[in-house]
Amino acid sequence: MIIARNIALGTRLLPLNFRAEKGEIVHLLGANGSGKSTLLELLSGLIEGQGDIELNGKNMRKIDSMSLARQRAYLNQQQKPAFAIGVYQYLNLSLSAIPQLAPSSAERAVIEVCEVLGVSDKLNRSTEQLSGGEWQRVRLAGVCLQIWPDINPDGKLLILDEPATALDIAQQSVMYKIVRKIADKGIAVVMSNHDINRTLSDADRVVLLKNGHIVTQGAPAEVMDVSTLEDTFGAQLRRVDVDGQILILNQ
Ligand SMILES: Nc1ncnc2c1ncn2[C@@H]1O[C@H](COP(=O)(O)OP(=O)(O)OP(=O)(O)O)[C@@H](O)[C@H]1O
Repeated sequence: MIIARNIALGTRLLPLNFRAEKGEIVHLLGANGSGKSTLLELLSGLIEGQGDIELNGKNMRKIDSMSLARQRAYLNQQQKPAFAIGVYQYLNLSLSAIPQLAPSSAERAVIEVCEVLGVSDKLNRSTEQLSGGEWQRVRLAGVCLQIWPDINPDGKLLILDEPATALDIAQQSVMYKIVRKIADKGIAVVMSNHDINRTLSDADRVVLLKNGHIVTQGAPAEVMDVSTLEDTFGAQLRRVDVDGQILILNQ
């Protein structure tokens, strides 16, 4: 689905290889400044570094911006709304790259995604009248809709930079649910995360980053041992078993 070979960006990200498959959820985990956002931005095609990225078999440099917008959606770190616009109109902007989209199909998808994310009652609000967590959920709805397979057959990849930001504990669960739902529809999801335990329970694969390079990667249960995590984060951690569920806690 997406294959990156020898991608790098100055000292922010040292040369590395990365891939994510159809329907796979990949979490990027690492300390502040380890290169997660840089890797995600490179994968989005919005910045260019060294190396090559193939999206669905095609060199990303050769994909025009409209086609890129149909194939991948990218949620960057929390931003305040740049301008006031109705939530419904904002979500419709997310659909603007999809050709020949029947209004009834668009409306069905907007309703479905907004219901899952619990923002259906915000559709008539202005983006300026939302709390931080509500705005984050509207932004999430926007990127999901952009590549929602029911209305966009070209959708391939969802890139999320710290999507849990500003979400309360219940809304974080909702976010992880929609990520799994969209992956089950065949979309590759690559997301940065700071919740080690959610990565243990929710990621198909984890990539641990430190100082711009990959420490290790693989199935979370296999590669996220305490000593590797302690080295990655420079923190003292311990592993506990709560009713059969493994949790990593800070000392
Ligand atoms: N625009 C920029 N110009 C130059 N250096 C940058 C820029 N943005 C980030 N950096 C540096 O690149 C490195 C990687 O930053 P990046 O934002 O990718 O880390 P991160 O893992 O996403 O961190 P966080 O968890 O804090 O979001 C850091 O050393 C950071 O200081």
